[in-house]
Amino acid sequence: MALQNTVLGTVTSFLTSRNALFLVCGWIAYKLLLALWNLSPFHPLSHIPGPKLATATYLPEFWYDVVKFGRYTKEIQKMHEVYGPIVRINPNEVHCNDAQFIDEIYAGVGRKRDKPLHQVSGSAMENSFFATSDHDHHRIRRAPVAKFFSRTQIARLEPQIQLLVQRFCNKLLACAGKDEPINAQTAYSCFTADVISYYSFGESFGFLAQDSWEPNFREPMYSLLQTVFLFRFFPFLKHTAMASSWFVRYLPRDMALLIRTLDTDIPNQIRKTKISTDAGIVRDRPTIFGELLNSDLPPEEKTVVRLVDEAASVLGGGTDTVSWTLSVMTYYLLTRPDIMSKLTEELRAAVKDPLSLPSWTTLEQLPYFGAVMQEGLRLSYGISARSARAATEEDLVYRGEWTPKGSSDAVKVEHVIPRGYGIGMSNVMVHHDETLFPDPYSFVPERWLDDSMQRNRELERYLLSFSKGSRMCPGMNLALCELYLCLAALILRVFPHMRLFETTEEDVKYDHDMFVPLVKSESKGVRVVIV
Ligand code: HEM
Repeated sequence: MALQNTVLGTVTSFLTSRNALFLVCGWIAYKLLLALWNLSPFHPLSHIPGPKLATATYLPEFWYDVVKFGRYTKEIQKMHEVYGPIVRINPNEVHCNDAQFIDEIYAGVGRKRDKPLHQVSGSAMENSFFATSDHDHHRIRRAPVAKFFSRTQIARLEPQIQLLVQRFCNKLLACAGKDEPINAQTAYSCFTADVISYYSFGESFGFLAQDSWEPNFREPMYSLLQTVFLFRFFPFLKHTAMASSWFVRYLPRDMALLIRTLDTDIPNQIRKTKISTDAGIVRDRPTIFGELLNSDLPPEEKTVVRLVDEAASVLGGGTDTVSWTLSVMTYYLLTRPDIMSKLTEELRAAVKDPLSLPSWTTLEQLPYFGAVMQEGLRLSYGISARSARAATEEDLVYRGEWTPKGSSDAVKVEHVIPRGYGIGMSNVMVHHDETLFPDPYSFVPERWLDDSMQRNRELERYLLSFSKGSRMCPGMNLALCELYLCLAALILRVFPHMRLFETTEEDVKYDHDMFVPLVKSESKGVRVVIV
Protein backbone atom coordinates (compact mmCIF):
# COMPACT_ATOMS: atom_id res chain seq x y z
CA MET A 1 0.00 0.00 0.00
CA ALA A 2 2.82 2.34 0.99
CA LEU A 3 4.61 1.51 -2.26
CA GLN A 4 1.39 2.11 -4.19
CA ASN A 5 0.99 5.52 -2.53
CA THR A 6 4.56 6.47 -3.27
CA VAL A 7 4.21 5.48 -6.92
CA LEU A 8 0.89 7.32 -7.18
CA GLY A 9 2.41 10.41 -5.54
CA THR A 10 5.39 10.34 -7.89
CA VAL A 11 3.16 9.97 -10.95
CA THR A 12 0.85 12.78 -9.74
CA SER A 13 3.71 15.13 -9.03
CA PHE A 14 5.28 14.22 -12.40
CA LEU A 15 2.00 14.96 -14.11
CA THR A 16 1.53 18.17 -12.12
CA SER A 17 5.02 19.45 -12.87
CA ARG A 18 4.56 18.36 -16.50
CA ASN A 19 1.32 20.31 -16.60
CA ALA A 20 2.99 23.33 -15.08
CA LEU A 21 5.81 23.07 -17.59
CA PHE A 22 3.30 22.67 -20.36
CA LEU A 23 1.43 25.75 -19.20
CA VAL A 24 4.62 27.83 -18.98
CA CYS A 25 5.74 26.69 -22.45
CA GLY A 26 2.28 27.39 -23.82
CA TRP A 27 2.31 30.88 -22.30
CA ILE A 28 5.78 31.61 -23.73
CA ALA A 29 4.71 30.34 -27.16
CA TYR A 30 1.57 32.51 -27.00
CA LYS A 31 3.61 35.58 -26.05
CA LEU A 32 6.10 34.89 -28.87
CA LEU A 33 3.31 34.53 -31.40
CA LEU A 34 1.73 37.74 -30.10
CA ALA A 35 5.07 39.55 -30.42
CA LEU A 36 5.38 38.27 -34.01
CA TRP A 37 1.87 39.49 -34.76
CA ASN A 38 2.68 42.90 -33.23
CA LEU A 39 5.77 43.15 -35.44
CA SER A 40 4.05 41.89 -38.56
CA PRO A 41 2.92 44.13 -41.43
CA PHE A 42 -0.65 42.93 -40.72
CA HIS A 43 -0.89 44.75 -37.39
CA PRO A 44 -3.00 47.94 -37.80
CA LEU A 45 -0.18 50.04 -36.30
CA SER A 46 2.59 48.46 -38.41
CA HIS A 47 3.13 51.69 -40.38
CA ILE A 48 3.88 53.74 -37.24
CA PRO A 49 7.63 53.97 -36.54
CA GLY A 50 9.09 52.91 -33.21
CA PRO A 51 11.73 50.72 -31.59
CA LYS A 52 11.29 47.02 -32.41
CA LEU A 53 11.12 45.80 -28.82
CA ALA A 54 8.46 48.36 -27.85
CA THR A 55 6.54 47.54 -31.03
CA ALA A 56 6.59 43.82 -30.23
CA THR A 57 6.13 43.82 -26.44
CA TYR A 58 5.35 45.85 -23.33
CA LEU A 59 8.80 45.02 -21.91
CA PRO A 60 10.38 48.48 -22.35
CA GLU A 61 7.38 50.15 -20.69
CA PHE A 62 7.47 47.58 -17.87
CA TRP A 63 11.20 48.10 -17.40
CA TYR A 64 11.15 51.89 -17.30
CA ASP A 65 7.83 52.45 -15.51
CA VAL A 66 7.66 49.53 -13.10
CA VAL A 67 11.27 48.45 -12.47
CA LYS A 68 13.00 51.82 -12.82
CA PHE A 69 9.81 53.57 -11.67
CA GLY A 70 8.13 56.26 -13.71
CA ARG A 71 10.89 56.75 -16.26
CA TYR A 72 9.17 55.75 -19.49
CA THR A 73 8.23 59.36 -20.33
CA LYS A 74 11.91 60.26 -20.73
CA GLU A 75 12.46 57.20 -22.93
CA ILE A 76 9.50 58.20 -25.08
CA GLN A 77 11.07 61.63 -25.48
CA LYS A 78 14.25 59.94 -26.77
CA MET A 79 12.19 57.83 -29.21
CA HIS A 80 10.74 61.01 -30.71
CA GLU A 81 14.27 62.28 -31.39
CA VAL A 82 14.91 59.16 -33.48
CA TYR A 83 11.53 58.34 -35.04
CA GLY A 84 9.75 61.69 -35.37
CA PRO A 85 6.59 63.25 -33.94
CA ILE A 86 4.50 60.04 -34.00
CA VAL A 87 5.94 56.94 -32.33
CA ARG A 88 4.63 53.48 -31.45
CA ILE A 89 5.53 53.14 -27.78
CA ASN A 90 3.96 49.76 -27.09
CA PRO A 91 2.19 47.21 -29.28
CA ASN A 92 -1.15 49.05 -29.14
CA GLU A 93 -0.39 52.66 -28.34
CA VAL A 94 1.03 55.66 -30.14
CA HIS A 95 2.59 58.79 -28.68
CA CYS A 96 2.51 62.22 -30.28
CA ASN A 97 4.97 65.03 -29.71
CA ASP A 98 3.33 67.74 -31.76
CA ALA A 99 1.14 70.23 -29.89
CA GLN A 100 -0.72 71.08 -33.11
CA PHE A 101 -2.48 67.71 -32.75
CA ILE A 102 -3.89 68.42 -29.24
CA ASP A 103 -7.45 69.16 -30.38
CA GLU A 104 -7.62 65.97 -32.46
CA ILE A 105 -6.53 63.70 -29.61
CA TYR A 106 -8.33 65.50 -26.76
CA ALA A 107 -11.44 66.30 -28.75
CA GLY A 108 -14.70 67.74 -27.42
CA VAL A 109 -17.79 65.79 -26.39
CA GLY A 110 -19.14 65.33 -29.92
CA ARG A 111 -16.24 63.08 -30.95
CA LYS A 112 -15.99 59.83 -29.03
CA ARG A 113 -12.82 59.21 -27.08
CA ASP A 114 -12.25 56.10 -24.94
CA LYS A 115 -9.38 55.78 -22.52
CA PRO A 116 -7.25 52.70 -23.36
CA LEU A 117 -7.86 49.81 -20.96
CA HIS A 118 -4.15 49.44 -20.28
CA GLN A 119 -4.17 52.99 -18.92
CA VAL A 120 -7.26 52.80 -16.73
CA SER A 121 -6.23 49.48 -15.20
CA GLY A 122 -3.61 51.46 -13.28
CA SER A 123 -6.26 53.24 -11.24
CA ALA A 124 -7.27 51.79 -7.89
CA MET A 125 -10.58 53.70 -8.11
CA GLU A 126 -11.87 51.45 -10.85
CA ASN A 127 -15.53 52.50 -10.54
CA SER A 128 -14.87 56.22 -10.87
CA PHE A 129 -15.50 58.10 -14.10
CA PHE A 130 -11.79 58.94 -14.16
CA ALA A 131 -11.08 55.22 -14.67
CA THR A 132 -14.00 54.57 -17.02
CA SER A 133 -12.73 53.54 -20.43
CA ASP A 134 -15.88 53.69 -22.56
CA HIS A 135 -16.81 57.16 -23.84
CA ASP A 136 -20.59 56.90 -23.37
CA HIS A 137 -20.34 55.33 -19.93
CA HIS A 138 -17.87 58.05 -18.93
CA ARG A 139 -20.29 60.78 -20.06
CA ILE A 140 -23.11 59.34 -17.95
CA ARG A 141 -20.93 59.04 -14.85
CA ARG A 142 -19.21 62.41 -15.27
CA ALA A 143 -22.29 64.60 -15.83
CA PRO A 144 -23.54 64.99 -12.22
CA VAL A 145 -20.03 65.50 -10.83
CA ALA A 146 -19.16 68.08 -13.49
CA LYS A 147 -22.37 69.96 -12.66
CA PHE A 148 -21.35 70.02 -9.01
CA PHE A 149 -18.05 71.72 -9.93
CA SER A 150 -19.46 74.26 -12.40
CA ARG A 151 -18.35 77.91 -12.21
CA THR A 152 -21.69 78.96 -10.68
CA GLN A 153 -21.49 76.29 -7.99
CA ILE A 154 -17.92 77.23 -7.12
CA ALA A 155 -18.89 80.90 -6.85
CA ARG A 156 -21.37 79.84 -4.14
CA LEU A 157 -18.59 78.09 -2.24
CA GLU A 158 -16.22 81.03 -2.52
CA PRO A 159 -16.94 82.64 0.91
CA GLN A 160 -15.89 79.38 2.60
CA ILE A 161 -12.70 79.18 0.52
CA GLN A 162 -11.93 82.80 1.49
CA LEU A 163 -12.35 81.81 5.14
CA LEU A 164 -10.05 78.80 4.81
CA VAL A 165 -7.45 80.91 2.95
CA GLN A 166 -7.28 83.42 5.81
CA ARG A 167 -7.18 80.63 8.40
CA PHE A 168 -4.35 79.02 6.47
CA CYS A 169 -2.34 82.27 6.31
CA ASN A 170 -2.87 82.85 10.06
CA LYS A 171 -1.56 79.36 10.75
CA LEU A 172 1.54 79.95 8.61
CA LEU A 173 2.21 83.33 10.26
CA ALA A 174 1.89 81.70 13.67
CA CYS A 175 4.99 79.65 12.77
CA ALA A 176 7.14 82.83 12.83
CA GLY A 177 10.42 82.34 14.61
CA LYS A 178 10.19 78.54 14.77
CA ASP A 179 13.43 76.82 13.80
CA GLU A 180 11.75 73.81 12.23
CA PRO A 181 11.29 74.39 8.45
CA ILE A 182 7.85 73.78 6.96
CA ASN A 183 7.40 71.54 3.94
CA ALA A 184 5.36 73.89 1.73
CA GLN A 185 3.49 71.13 -0.10
CA THR A 186 2.49 69.47 3.17
CA ALA A 187 1.12 72.77 4.46
CA TYR A 188 -0.65 73.55 1.17
CA SER A 189 -2.20 70.11 1.07
CA CYS A 190 -3.80 70.73 4.49
CA PHE A 191 -5.52 73.74 2.92
CA THR A 192 -6.56 71.96 -0.29
CA ALA A 193 -7.80 68.85 1.54
CA ASP A 194 -9.90 71.03 3.86
CA VAL A 195 -11.43 72.83 0.86
CA ILE A 196 -12.26 69.70 -1.15
CA SER A 197 -13.65 67.86 1.89
CA TYR A 198 -15.81 70.80 2.94
CA TYR A 199 -17.19 71.23 -0.54
CA SER A 200 -17.61 67.59 -1.49
CA PHE A 201 -18.55 65.98 1.78
CA GLY A 202 -20.14 68.90 3.62
CA GLU A 203 -17.56 68.81 6.41
CA SER A 204 -13.93 69.83 6.42
CA PHE A 205 -11.27 67.25 7.42
CA GLY A 206 -10.01 69.90 9.84
CA PHE A 207 -6.30 69.71 8.96
CA LEU A 208 -5.98 73.48 9.33
CA ALA A 209 -7.64 73.43 12.74
CA GLN A 210 -5.10 71.01 14.25
CA ASP A 211 -1.99 72.43 15.96
CA SER A 212 0.59 71.05 13.55
CA TRP A 213 0.60 70.25 9.82
CA GLU A 214 0.45 66.52 10.56
CA PRO A 215 -1.36 64.25 10.01
CA ASN A 216 -2.54 65.01 6.48
CA PHE A 217 -3.16 63.09 3.27
CA ARG A 218 -0.10 64.10 1.24
CA GLU A 219 2.21 61.17 2.00
CA PRO A 220 -0.53 58.49 1.96
CA MET A 221 -1.91 59.79 -1.34
CA TYR A 222 1.55 59.53 -2.89
CA SER A 223 1.97 56.05 -1.41
CA LEU A 224 -1.31 54.95 -2.99
CA LEU A 225 -0.28 56.42 -6.34
CA GLN A 226 2.93 54.38 -6.29
CA THR A 227 0.96 51.35 -7.37
CA VAL A 228 -0.28 52.93 -10.60
CA PHE A 229 2.29 51.33 -12.94
CA LEU A 230 2.25 47.94 -11.24
CA PHE A 231 -1.57 47.77 -11.46
CA ARG A 232 -1.41 48.55 -15.18
CA PHE A 233 0.42 45.28 -15.70
CA PHE A 234 -1.17 43.28 -12.89
CA PRO A 235 -4.68 44.72 -12.37
CA PHE A 236 -5.71 41.80 -10.15
CA LEU A 237 -3.34 43.17 -7.47
CA LYS A 238 -5.82 46.01 -6.92
CA HIS A 239 -7.93 43.66 -4.89
CA THR A 240 -5.13 43.17 -2.38
CA ALA A 241 -5.45 46.88 -1.58
CA MET A 242 -8.82 46.09 -0.03
CA ALA A 243 -7.00 44.10 2.66
CA SER A 244 -5.30 47.28 3.91
CA SER A 245 -8.25 48.05 6.21
CA TRP A 246 -7.59 44.80 8.11
CA PHE A 247 -4.24 46.00 9.42
CA VAL A 248 -5.02 49.68 9.62
CA ARG A 249 -3.86 49.87 13.23
CA TYR A 250 -0.34 48.86 12.20
CA LEU A 251 -0.06 51.52 9.49
CA PRO A 252 1.55 54.97 9.89
CA ARG A 253 -0.85 57.51 11.43
CA ASP A 254 -1.60 59.44 8.21
CA MET A 255 -2.03 56.32 6.06
CA ALA A 256 -4.36 54.82 8.68
CA LEU A 257 -6.37 58.04 8.65
CA LEU A 258 -6.76 57.96 4.86
CA ILE A 259 -7.76 54.27 4.84
CA ARG A 260 -10.27 54.88 7.62
CA THR A 261 -11.69 57.88 5.75
CA LEU A 262 -12.13 55.88 2.55
CA ASP A 263 -13.21 52.60 4.12
CA THR A 264 -15.38 53.79 6.99
CA ASP A 265 -16.17 57.51 7.14
CA ILE A 266 -17.09 58.10 3.50
CA PRO A 267 -19.27 54.93 3.17
CA ASN A 268 -21.05 55.93 6.40
CA GLN A 269 -21.61 59.41 5.07
CA ILE A 270 -23.01 58.01 1.81
CA ARG A 271 -25.42 55.79 3.75
CA LYS A 272 -26.53 58.75 5.88
CA THR A 273 -27.03 60.92 2.80
CA LYS A 274 -29.02 58.12 1.17
CA ILE A 275 -31.33 57.85 4.17
CA SER A 276 -32.01 61.59 4.21
CA THR A 277 -32.38 61.70 0.41
CA ASP A 278 -34.90 58.84 0.52
CA ALA A 279 -36.77 60.64 3.31
CA GLY A 280 -36.96 63.75 1.12
CA ILE A 281 -34.83 65.85 3.49
CA VAL A 282 -33.13 68.70 1.63
CA ARG A 283 -29.78 69.71 3.10
CA ASP A 284 -28.92 73.40 3.08
CA ARG A 285 -25.39 72.63 1.81
CA PRO A 286 -25.21 70.19 -1.11
CA THR A 287 -22.65 67.36 -1.02
CA ILE A 288 -21.25 65.37 -3.90
CA PHE A 289 -23.10 62.28 -2.64
CA GLY A 290 -26.38 64.16 -2.43
CA GLU A 291 -25.85 65.34 -5.99
CA LEU A 292 -25.05 61.81 -7.23
CA LEU A 293 -27.87 60.16 -5.31
CA ASN A 294 -30.40 62.75 -6.52
CA SER A 295 -29.19 62.57 -10.11
CA ASP A 296 -30.88 60.48 -12.77
CA LEU A 297 -28.03 57.96 -12.76
CA PRO A 298 -29.39 54.40 -12.89
CA PRO A 299 -29.50 52.56 -9.51
CA GLU A 300 -26.47 50.38 -10.33
CA GLU A 301 -24.44 53.60 -10.58
CA LYS A 302 -25.51 54.69 -7.11
CA THR A 303 -24.06 51.85 -5.05
CA VAL A 304 -21.91 52.70 -2.04
CA VAL A 305 -18.88 50.96 -3.59
CA ARG A 306 -19.08 53.09 -6.71
CA LEU A 307 -19.71 56.35 -4.90
CA VAL A 308 -16.72 55.71 -2.63
CA ASP A 309 -14.52 55.40 -5.74
CA GLU A 310 -15.97 58.63 -7.09
CA ALA A 311 -15.28 60.37 -3.77
CA ALA A 312 -11.72 59.00 -3.70
CA SER A 313 -11.00 60.25 -7.21
CA VAL A 314 -12.28 63.73 -6.39
CA LEU A 315 -10.27 63.75 -3.18
CA GLY A 316 -7.16 62.46 -4.95
CA GLY A 317 -7.60 64.79 -7.91
CA GLY A 318 -8.30 67.82 -5.76
CA THR A 319 -5.59 67.71 -3.12
CA ASP A 320 -2.05 67.27 -4.36
CA THR A 321 -2.43 68.83 -7.81
CA VAL A 322 -3.31 72.21 -6.31
CA SER A 323 -0.77 71.95 -3.50
CA TRP A 324 2.02 71.03 -5.94
CA THR A 325 1.16 73.99 -8.20
CA LEU A 326 1.27 76.32 -5.18
CA SER A 327 4.64 74.86 -4.11
CA VAL A 328 6.17 75.42 -7.54
CA MET A 329 4.91 79.00 -7.63
CA THR A 330 6.20 79.60 -4.10
CA TYR A 331 9.67 78.50 -5.15
CA TYR A 332 9.79 80.70 -8.26
CA LEU A 333 8.30 83.76 -6.58
CA LEU A 334 10.66 83.57 -3.60
CA THR A 335 13.70 83.24 -5.88
CA ARG A 336 12.62 85.97 -8.31
CA PRO A 337 12.22 89.28 -6.41
CA ASP A 338 11.67 91.12 -9.72
CA ILE A 339 8.55 89.06 -10.48
CA MET A 340 7.41 89.16 -6.87
CA SER A 341 7.55 92.95 -6.64
CA LYS A 342 5.75 93.47 -9.96
CA LEU A 343 3.02 91.08 -8.86
CA THR A 344 2.76 92.59 -5.38
CA GLU A 345 2.37 96.03 -6.91
CA GLU A 346 -0.45 94.87 -9.19
CA LEU A 347 -2.21 93.11 -6.33
CA ARG A 348 -1.87 96.03 -3.90
CA ALA A 349 -3.55 98.28 -6.42
CA ALA A 350 -6.48 95.88 -6.70
CA VAL A 351 -6.86 94.68 -3.12
CA LYS A 352 -7.78 97.23 -0.44
CA ASP A 353 -7.64 94.82 2.46
CA PRO A 354 -5.74 91.49 2.21
CA LEU A 355 -8.00 90.11 4.95
CA SER A 356 -10.99 90.61 2.70
CA LEU A 357 -10.02 89.63 -0.81
CA PRO A 358 -11.99 90.49 -3.93
CA SER A 359 -13.65 87.61 -5.73
CA TRP A 360 -11.67 85.02 -7.68
CA THR A 361 -13.19 86.32 -10.93
CA THR A 362 -11.89 89.83 -10.17
CA LEU A 363 -8.40 88.55 -9.37
CA GLU A 364 -8.41 86.53 -12.57
CA GLN A 365 -8.70 89.75 -14.59
CA LEU A 366 -5.35 91.08 -13.35
CA PRO A 367 -3.08 90.54 -16.37
CA TYR A 368 0.24 89.94 -14.61
CA PHE A 369 -1.33 87.75 -11.92
CA GLY A 370 -2.95 85.70 -14.70
CA ALA A 371 0.40 85.35 -16.44
CA VAL A 372 2.14 84.18 -13.24
CA MET A 373 -0.64 81.65 -12.75
CA GLN A 374 -0.32 80.27 -16.28
CA GLU A 375 3.45 79.98 -15.92
CA GLY A 376 3.06 78.23 -12.56
CA LEU A 377 0.61 75.77 -14.11
CA ARG A 378 2.95 75.20 -17.06
CA LEU A 379 5.91 74.29 -14.83
CA SER A 380 3.86 72.12 -12.47
CA TYR A 381 2.32 70.17 -15.41
CA GLY A 382 -0.80 68.75 -13.72
CA ILE A 383 -0.30 65.19 -14.91
CA SER A 384 3.19 64.76 -16.32
CA ALA A 385 2.89 61.22 -17.71
CA ARG A 386 1.13 60.48 -20.97
CA SER A 387 -2.63 60.28 -21.04
CA ALA A 388 -4.00 58.54 -24.12
CA ARG A 389 -7.35 58.61 -25.87
CA ALA A 390 -8.71 56.16 -28.43
CA ALA A 391 -10.98 57.55 -31.14
CA THR A 392 -13.56 54.83 -31.64
CA GLU A 393 -15.58 56.17 -34.55
CA GLU A 394 -12.96 57.83 -36.74
CA ASP A 395 -9.39 57.31 -37.88
CA LEU A 396 -7.13 60.20 -36.92
CA VAL A 397 -4.96 61.66 -39.64
CA TYR A 398 -1.75 63.31 -38.54
CA ARG A 399 0.06 65.64 -40.94
CA GLY A 400 3.16 67.49 -39.81
CA GLU A 401 6.79 68.22 -40.39
CA TRP A 402 9.91 67.01 -38.69
CA THR A 403 13.59 67.79 -38.93
CA PRO A 404 15.59 64.64 -38.10
CA LYS A 405 18.65 65.08 -35.87
CA GLY A 406 21.75 66.00 -37.89
CA SER A 407 19.71 67.16 -40.88
CA SER A 408 18.83 70.70 -41.83
CA ASP A 409 15.86 69.75 -44.00
CA ALA A 410 12.37 69.25 -42.68
CA VAL A 411 10.52 66.18 -43.92
CA LYS A 412 6.77 65.85 -44.23
CA VAL A 413 5.17 63.23 -41.97
CA GLU A 414 1.73 61.74 -42.48
CA HIS A 415 0.19 58.92 -40.48
CA VAL A 416 -3.26 57.48 -40.00
CA ILE A 417 -3.95 56.32 -36.46
CA PRO A 418 -6.66 53.69 -36.91
CA ARG A 419 -9.81 53.90 -34.81
CA GLY A 420 -9.72 52.01 -31.52
CA TYR A 421 -5.98 52.54 -30.91
CA GLY A 422 -4.73 54.83 -28.16
CA ILE A 423 -2.74 57.96 -28.90
CA GLY A 424 -1.51 60.25 -26.15
CA MET A 425 0.67 63.20 -25.30
CA SER A 426 2.74 64.05 -22.23
CA ASN A 427 2.30 67.48 -20.64
CA VAL A 428 5.94 67.55 -19.64
CA MET A 429 6.95 67.39 -23.33
CA VAL A 430 4.38 69.88 -24.61
CA HIS A 431 5.21 72.36 -21.83
CA HIS A 432 8.91 72.22 -22.70
CA ASP A 433 8.43 72.51 -26.45
CA GLU A 434 10.92 75.24 -27.37
CA THR A 435 8.99 76.29 -30.45
CA LEU A 436 6.04 77.26 -28.23
CA PHE A 437 7.82 78.21 -25.02
CA PRO A 438 11.32 79.57 -25.73
CA ASP A 439 13.73 79.03 -22.81
CA PRO A 440 11.22 76.46 -21.55
CA TYR A 441 12.80 75.65 -18.19
CA SER A 442 12.74 79.27 -17.01
CA PHE A 443 9.86 80.91 -15.17
CA VAL A 444 8.83 83.70 -17.54
CA PRO A 445 5.29 85.04 -16.88
CA GLU A 446 5.69 87.60 -19.67
CA ARG A 447 5.32 84.87 -22.31
CA TRP A 448 1.60 84.74 -21.45
CA LEU A 449 1.09 88.43 -22.25
CA ASP A 450 0.72 89.93 -25.71
CA ASP A 451 2.17 93.24 -26.93
CA SER A 452 -0.57 95.21 -25.19
CA MET A 453 0.17 93.34 -21.94
CA GLN A 454 -3.12 91.42 -22.12
CA ARG A 455 -3.56 87.61 -22.01
CA ASN A 456 -1.98 85.78 -24.93
CA ARG A 457 -4.97 83.56 -25.75
CA GLU A 458 -3.18 81.91 -28.66
CA LEU A 459 -0.53 80.40 -26.34
CA GLU A 460 -3.17 79.18 -23.88
CA ARG A 461 -4.20 76.58 -26.47
CA TYR A 462 -1.01 74.71 -25.63
CA LEU A 463 -1.36 74.71 -21.85
CA LEU A 464 -2.34 71.13 -21.06
CA SER A 465 -2.22 71.29 -17.24
CA PHE A 466 -5.96 70.57 -16.97
CA SER A 467 -5.97 68.48 -20.18
CA LYS A 468 -8.52 69.28 -22.92
CA GLY A 469 -11.71 67.93 -24.39
CA SER A 470 -14.37 65.65 -22.98
CA ARG A 471 -12.16 64.23 -20.26
CA MET A 472 -10.47 67.43 -19.13
CA CYS A 473 -10.30 68.20 -15.42
CA PRO A 474 -13.79 68.83 -14.01
CA GLY A 475 -12.21 70.45 -10.94
CA MET A 476 -10.57 73.26 -12.91
CA ASN A 477 -12.89 76.00 -11.59
CA LEU A 478 -12.38 74.93 -8.01
CA ALA A 479 -8.63 74.66 -8.57
CA LEU A 480 -8.39 78.13 -10.11
CA CYS A 481 -10.54 79.64 -7.37
CA GLU A 482 -8.27 78.12 -4.71
CA LEU A 483 -5.09 79.09 -6.54
CA TYR A 484 -6.05 82.74 -7.15
CA LEU A 485 -7.37 83.37 -3.65
CA CYS A 486 -4.63 81.50 -1.82
CA LEU A 487 -1.78 82.98 -3.83
CA ALA A 488 -3.16 86.53 -3.49
CA ALA A 489 -3.34 86.16 0.29
CA LEU A 490 0.09 84.52 0.47
CA ILE A 491 1.69 87.31 -1.56
CA LEU A 492 0.11 90.11 0.42
CA ARG A 493 0.26 88.56 3.88
CA VAL A 494 2.78 85.73 4.15
CA PHE A 495 5.49 85.89 1.48
CA PRO A 496 7.02 89.10 2.95
CA HIS A 497 7.85 86.92 6.00
CA MET A 498 8.63 83.67 4.18
CA ARG A 499 12.15 82.47 3.25
CA LEU A 500 13.21 79.33 1.41
CA PHE A 501 15.09 76.82 3.53
CA GLU A 502 17.78 74.70 1.81
CA THR A 503 15.66 74.57 -1.35
CA THR A 504 17.01 74.72 -4.90
CA GLU A 505 15.50 74.40 -8.36
CA GLU A 506 16.12 70.63 -8.13
CA ASP A 507 13.29 70.53 -5.58
CA VAL A 508 10.72 71.61 -8.18
CA LYS A 509 12.31 70.26 -11.35
CA TYR A 510 10.61 67.28 -13.04
CA ASP A 511 12.66 64.11 -12.81
CA HIS A 512 10.26 61.20 -13.31
CA ASP A 513 6.59 60.52 -12.77
CA MET A 514 3.95 58.55 -11.01
CA PHE A 515 1.27 59.91 -13.28
CA VAL A 516 1.84 63.20 -11.39
CA PRO A 517 5.29 64.83 -11.67
CA LEU A 518 8.02 63.84 -9.24
CA VAL A 519 11.37 65.46 -8.46
CA LYS A 520 14.57 63.53 -7.62
CA SER A 521 13.96 60.99 -4.85
CA GLU A 522 16.51 62.58 -2.53
CA SER A 523 14.69 65.95 -2.54
CA LYS A 524 13.17 67.06 0.76
CA GLY A 525 10.67 69.25 -1.08
CA VAL A 526 10.17 73.01 -1.08
CA ARG A 527 10.92 73.98 2.51
CA VAL A 528 10.31 77.37 4.04
CA VAL A 529 10.64 79.24 7.31
CA ILE A 530 8.61 82.19 8.54
CA VAL A 531 10.65 85.05 10.01
C1 HEM B 1 -4.06 72.58 -10.21
C2 HEM B 1 -5.01 71.70 -10.03
C3 HEM B 1 -5.39 70.57 -10.96
C4 HEM B 1 -4.75 70.10 -12.07
C5 HEM B 1 -3.48 70.63 -12.70
C6 HEM B 1 -5.53 68.98 -12.58
C7 HEM B 1 -5.23 68.26 -13.72
C8 HEM B 1 -6.03 67.26 -14.26
C9 HEM B 1 -5.77 66.58 -15.50
C10 HEM B 1 -4.56 66.83 -16.41
C11 HEM B 1 -6.74 65.67 -15.70
C12 HEM B 1 -6.89 64.69 -16.87
C13 HEM B 1 -6.37 63.33 -16.45
C14 HEM B 1 -6.36 62.32 -17.56
O1 HEM B 1 -6.10 62.66 -18.71
O2 HEM B 1 -6.58 61.15 -17.25
C15 HEM B 1 -7.63 65.76 -14.57
C16 HEM B 1 -8.74 65.01 -14.40
C17 HEM B 1 -9.49 65.02 -13.26
N1 HEM B 1 -9.39 65.92 -12.20
FE1 HEM B 1 -8.08 67.41 -12.03
N2 HEM B 1 -6.60 68.78 -11.75
C18 HEM B 1 -6.55 69.73 -10.75
C19 HEM B 1 -7.46 69.91 -9.74
C20 HEM B 1 -8.54 69.12 -9.52
C21 HEM B 1 -9.52 69.32 -8.50
C22 HEM B 1 -9.55 70.49 -7.49
C23 HEM B 1 -10.38 68.28 -8.58
C24 HEM B 1 -11.58 68.08 -7.69
C25 HEM B 1 -12.74 68.08 -8.10
C26 HEM B 1 -9.98 67.44 -9.69
C27 HEM B 1 -10.59 66.27 -10.09
C28 HEM B 1 -10.34 65.60 -11.28
C29 HEM B 1 -11.10 64.44 -11.75
C30 HEM B 1 -12.25 63.77 -10.99
C31 HEM B 1 -10.57 64.09 -13.00
C32 HEM B 1 -11.04 62.97 -13.94
C33 HEM B 1 -11.77 63.58 -15.13
C34 HEM B 1 -12.27 62.60 -16.17
O3 HEM B 1 -11.68 61.52 -16.32
O4 HEM B 1 -13.26 62.92 -16.85
N3 HEM B 1 -8.85 67.97 -10.24
N4 HEM B 1 -7.18 66.75 -13.71
